[in-house]
Amino acid sequence: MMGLLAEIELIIDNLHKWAAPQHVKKNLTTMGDDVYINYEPLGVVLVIGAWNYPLVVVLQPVVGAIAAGNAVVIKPSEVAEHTAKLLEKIVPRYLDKELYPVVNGGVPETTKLLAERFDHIFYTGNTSVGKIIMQAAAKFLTPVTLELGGKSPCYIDKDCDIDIASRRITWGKFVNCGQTCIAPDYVLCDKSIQGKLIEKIKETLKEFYGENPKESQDYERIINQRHFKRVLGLLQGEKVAIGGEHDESSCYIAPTVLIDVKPNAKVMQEEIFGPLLPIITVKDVDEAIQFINQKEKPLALYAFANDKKVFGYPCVQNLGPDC
Ligand SMILES: NC(=O)c1ccc[n+]([C@@H]2O[C@H](COP(=O)([O-])OP(=O)(O)OC[C@H]3O[C@@H](n4cnc5c(N)ncnc54)[C@H](O)[C@@H]3O)[C@@H](O)[C@H]2O)c1
Ligand SMILES: CCCCCCCCCC=O
Repeated sequence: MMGLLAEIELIIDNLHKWAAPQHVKKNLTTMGDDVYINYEPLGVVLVIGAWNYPLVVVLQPVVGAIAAGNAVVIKPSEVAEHTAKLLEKIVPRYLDKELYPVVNGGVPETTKLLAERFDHIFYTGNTSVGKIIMQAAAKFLTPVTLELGGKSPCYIDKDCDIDIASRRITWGKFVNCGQTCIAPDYVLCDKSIQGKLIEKIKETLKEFYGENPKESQDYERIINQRHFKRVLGLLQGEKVAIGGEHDESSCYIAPTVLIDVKPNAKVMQEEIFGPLLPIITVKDVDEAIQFINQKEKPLALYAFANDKKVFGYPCVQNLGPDC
């Protein structure tokens, strides 16, 4: 919610500048003209949200679309069913329901919406459905914004502050039970620091969630049985260094660290989106980068090192603000 409120404040403070006509330098062909860029609303925007931060990922794009003068059809994720119902109930209390309708439902309802013509589609969710959205939009040449997932690596150099690295990774990986788009998906590190890293992660987990994370008020659950089974499937056959306990009835999977993971293991083929942290050993940063580059482009990349050279690699530099 803090991020959402900050976004609203940012827009309120800056909209007059962003929406103002922008001066354009004249050239030979426009010498005799008034030349400027004038911003106009697109029209009707469809916002399709995901379930993992179900208010923020739905409302943040809605805020932007409203600020830009558009009407918005709001489609929350059916997977976070209580939030979806809440949005359907409260949005019409504050916004015109003709201009900002909330449409609830699952795949059939979203498919029906996608058969309509929109002026922009903003989708947050997994990459496979992202392709369906893009195909549907292409029919009308509707522009899209796709906020997708990815397998975000975390490189830990042997010359770095392992206490800091472990603490930050433990927070980023296990907050919301690993169901965060930019969570570190897996760790690449030198074999010589693996033992210390595991010890430090263990200590930090105890500090964050106590002796038994299942009893901690701060440790979440997997969203539903389907995702529970999917995440558990990724754990099968892997060597567990920390955690591994689970309970299907409450969709609980303990914070889990895996070692000796083979690069071609199932857990390395898809975004984990759950509380499993595989550690893969590499001999140096070059091998780590080669490993990362063989895969699809991740959403974020985390690097912990004292050696500034590590941050000079283009693949580390080019990933943007989440690095
Ligand atoms: N980049 C970001 O900002 C960001 C933020 C949050 C989540 N994510 C990513 O989202 C993913 C998790 O969300 P999810 O995909 O499980 O959410 P989800 O299952 O809620 O699906 C997202 C939306 O797509 C719709 N949908 C699902 N299947 C569909 C289909 N066949 N046709 C049309 N619409 C369909 C759903 O109704 C829902 O509104 C992860 O990959 C995560 O990384 C990205
Ligand atoms: C608990 C703090 C996590 C902040 C991240 C919120 C937005 C994440 C969107 C992707 O999942």
